[in-house]
Amino acid sequence: MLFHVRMDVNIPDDLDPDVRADTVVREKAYSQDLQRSGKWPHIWRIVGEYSNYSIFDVESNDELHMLLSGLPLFPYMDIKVTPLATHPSDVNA
Ligand SMILES: O=C(O)CC1=CCC(=O)O1
Repeated sequence: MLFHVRMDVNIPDDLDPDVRADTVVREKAYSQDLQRSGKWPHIWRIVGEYSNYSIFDVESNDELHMLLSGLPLFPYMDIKVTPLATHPSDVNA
């Protein structure tokens, strides 16, 4: 199942700088592990924003929820999920 996910990151200004840096490092490692596994095949920076557009390829809504809620930055994110279906005009489908 494919999902389009928008993540907007809003880290509080008063978060301890060491906690912030550690969380961002852990976020990168967590994300890259999922990218290498094939569960997170695309991630794009949204120009001019601390946000990304991502594609997830997972087995279920529950799996996606588990992966997203495990993001180290999850407490500081607004996340919008859009389920994707095959377009009838897609020449690659
Ligand atoms: O910087 C972001 O967009 C948040 C994020 C998600 C995965 C990652 O490595 O950073």
